[in-house]
Amino acid sequence: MAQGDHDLNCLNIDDLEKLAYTRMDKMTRDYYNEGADSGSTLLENLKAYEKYRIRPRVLRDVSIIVTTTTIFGHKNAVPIGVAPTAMQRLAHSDGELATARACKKKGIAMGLSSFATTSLEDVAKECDGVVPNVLQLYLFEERAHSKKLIARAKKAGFKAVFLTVDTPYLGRRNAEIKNQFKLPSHFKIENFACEEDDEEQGADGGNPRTDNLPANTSAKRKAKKGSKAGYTDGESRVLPTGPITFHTHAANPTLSWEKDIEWLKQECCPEMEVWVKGIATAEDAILALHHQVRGIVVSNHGGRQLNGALATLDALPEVVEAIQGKIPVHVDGGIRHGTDVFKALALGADFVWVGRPALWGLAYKGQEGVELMLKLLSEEFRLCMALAGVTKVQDIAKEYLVKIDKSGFVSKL
Ligand SMILES: Cc1cc2nc3c(=O)[nH]c(=O)nc-3n(C[C@H](O)[C@H](O)[C@H](O)COP(=O)(O)O)c2cc1C
Ligand SMILES: CCCCC(=O)C(=O)O
Repeated sequence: MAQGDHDLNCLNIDDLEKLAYTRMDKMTRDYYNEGADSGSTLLENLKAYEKYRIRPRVLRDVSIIVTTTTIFGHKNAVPIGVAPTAMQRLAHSDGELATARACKKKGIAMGLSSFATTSLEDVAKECDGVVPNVLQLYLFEERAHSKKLIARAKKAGFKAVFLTVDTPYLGRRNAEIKNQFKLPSHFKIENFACEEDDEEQGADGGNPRTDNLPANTSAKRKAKKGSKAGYTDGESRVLPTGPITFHTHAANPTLSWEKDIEWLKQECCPEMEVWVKGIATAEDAILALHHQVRGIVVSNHGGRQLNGALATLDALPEVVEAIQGKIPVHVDGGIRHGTDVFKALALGADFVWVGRPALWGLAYKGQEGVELMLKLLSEEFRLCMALAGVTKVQDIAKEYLVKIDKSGFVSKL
């Protein structure tokens, strides 16, 4: 029920989360919403934002607020993008296409998961070069699949590859295991569907997440004669074969800066920038600079990988300090309010990405729901800038924040 420009049922992301809850089946809801283990990092990603307060400046003529920023040579309506999340057709039958349409309409960059239920070509066609597309890459141990995917992304006009680096193994997500999470057979991991002519398409999700632990990962992978990896780690590793599923192929414990980043840059450049997604320390930020990636995303995978890891907002300052403005620093995890975007930017991020809120928008109303999510966050961000006395995104800086500790003590940054 809309009143004026508002959907009165959904006035913020908390409303959206609740509305989405009832529209998803339990298996999907748990897969989307849960974090690894106890979920404490998932929670801390959210709570980290409460540790900061805004210092508003007044009498500054805020009649004109410019929220735009530039990303991959495109103007983005706000410094917010839709993070890559897998299997969006679980939320709505239009899945990633609905997300792409919403992003295009709202002028927002879109990240596409390697494990999307829509092909990268279809998503690129939908965005039509109006907004930049980013391919999130799980670089498989068997590089042939990844090589083909990269070539296709180049051809389709993707601007960047975000290599996910926080998944040497999959985090332990207990609800997913309990529910025996599986992608229903009428959906496909479309980016790899054409690669599987000789093999049964692996929908999933295919098996429960019991093969997910370092100790038995190799053992559970189907061995194929002659397909031994050309490197050893003390055990006889075999490449994952058979249907491409995220349980079998996404995690790659062999990835390393030296071996893989250089290879990836050669495959992608110059058409696509190579970024790393999943950096959480100054040390790795410095290595990212050393290996000349074009940007980094401070991320802990929405609390789905290493539980007990630092909240991304808490990791951000050390990364920003290490990078010294040499390459862009983006952040994701726990962003649910326009004020969160402002705080992340004030702590030095150039841009933020939101994951689950887009899935909730999809579950609520498909494309319209994602548009609503982007509208809510954008309006909140604009209002926050105005009330804080800032008229341009580039002017958001740490002088607009203070940190408040548990006893209420306020300290300047
Ligand atoms: C259901 C779901 C699926 C995800 N799939 C991927 C993925 O395929 N690749 C990836 O790099 N990150 C993936 N992520 C992580 C997001 O890109 C992002 O880092 C995270 O969602 C940000 O946290 P937020 O959900 O609190 O905004 C996924 C997250 C969720 C919730
Ligand atoms: C790593 C598996 C692919 C999907 C994903 O990244 C997630 O569920 O978090």
